Amino acid sequence: MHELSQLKVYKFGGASVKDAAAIRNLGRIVAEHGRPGPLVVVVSAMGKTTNALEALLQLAHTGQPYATELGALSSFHAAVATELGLPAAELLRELLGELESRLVAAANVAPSGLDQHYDQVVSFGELLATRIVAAFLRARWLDCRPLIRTDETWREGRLDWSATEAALQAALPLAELTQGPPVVTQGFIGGTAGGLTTTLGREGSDFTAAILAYCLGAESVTIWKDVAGLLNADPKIFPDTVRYPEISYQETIEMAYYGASVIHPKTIKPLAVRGIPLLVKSFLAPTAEGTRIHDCRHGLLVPALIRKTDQCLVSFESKELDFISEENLEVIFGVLAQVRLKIRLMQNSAISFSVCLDFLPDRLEQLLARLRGQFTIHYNTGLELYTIKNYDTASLQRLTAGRELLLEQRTRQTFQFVCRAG
Ligand SMILES: Nc1ncnc2c1ncn2[C@@H]1O[C@H](COP(=O)(O)OP(=O)(O)O)[C@@H](O)[C@H]1O
Ligand SMILES: N[C@@H](CC(=O)OP(=O)(O)O)C(=O)O
Repeated sequence: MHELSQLKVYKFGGASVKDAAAIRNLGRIVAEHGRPGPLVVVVSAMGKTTNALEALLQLAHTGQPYATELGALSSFHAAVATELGLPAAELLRELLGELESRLVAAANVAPSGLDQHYDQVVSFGELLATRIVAAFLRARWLDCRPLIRTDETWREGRLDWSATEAALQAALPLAELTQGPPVVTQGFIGGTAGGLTTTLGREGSDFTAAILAYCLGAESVTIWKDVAGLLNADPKIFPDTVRYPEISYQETIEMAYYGASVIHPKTIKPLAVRGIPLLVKSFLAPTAEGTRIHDCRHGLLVPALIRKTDQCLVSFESKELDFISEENLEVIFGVLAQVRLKIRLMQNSAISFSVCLDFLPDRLEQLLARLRGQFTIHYNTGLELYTIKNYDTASLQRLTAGRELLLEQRTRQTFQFVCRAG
């Protein structure tokens, strides 16, 4: 490993590169806060480009016309590049051509190969965005795919930490980082040993920043967001939020796990392992304090309120009133893992076992198909999962008032319940 260095890793997500003005603002932040000194800048796809690419792939795969949507995506990127004074055609032609070829090929992809093809297509959001940002900053554009090495778990590549660490250290020696221009690279994407592109899971660019910091021994990671820092709730859902000036890795990892979408859940562990602080700062007020996530002790925190939408509650009943046994649970857990459904909450009773899951219709259908023979299965969709971390009476009353709780669970620190959306 590099000695802990002066290296900073900055991560800019979709909102902070959503248009030319946003990229100019990014340029000011890099100049005024990131330099001088070695700097790696991780960039996500611009605005909602990843969603647009998902929709394009769906159209192409199902044989529907997509020229209008592809044209919109291309001209959006070209217009931003031009507005920034960059030679748009020269900068983007090759990538846009590759994207088009991938979309043409999508029509012939078998359903079983779709997840693999998804990664080959959806990764273009980050490739295009970094081309523009790197050119604007006059930085070194780095293709991270040969360096961020994963297995072939498409759409959620699992990292090969030792291969990634070796590759990153070889590609980015500290002396070069110190003397050279900043490096701009893609969040969210990686590559297999065989040279195919993978993605790390939606919203995975924060994780990329943590991977780079861990492997290169950075002094800090800063994720630049459209909020003042890590708040006790999503301000888009709850109007009266408060900011945590500092908070421990452990509290943050739990908030992210329960669904606080401001930080990808995988981000914290690599940073905690190497004691690298994570700063959450506002790109709208870059000099403001933000939140420092590090190894710290603090008193009781303001309760954190977290909502996860699009949940479903699935209950498995043994046939003929048998008790739910450990053998039954082994089967259920096994199939959940195979179809890659994550349990958000679970509860057992004599003859029934219930799990709250993200509602992913294709995966749920696979789950039902594999377990229907053995269990009677009921499920409800259109649900929400609420978590109150460090709850008190007031926060508990506030969130549960007027709601029918379909499932609830409480530990000393955490209260969770499932209810209907709305
Ligand atoms: N606890 C929280 N604190 C701050 N923001 C939160 C929290 N929970 C959810 N959010 C949401 O996270 C958003 C920022 O994260 P995200 O949209 O992933 O940014 P980006 O894609 O630009 O990296 C905020 O606009 C806010 O709505
Ligand atoms: N662009 C990817 C990865 C990502 O992390 O984006 P953002 O940083 O904007 O959340 C996505 O939308 O999933």
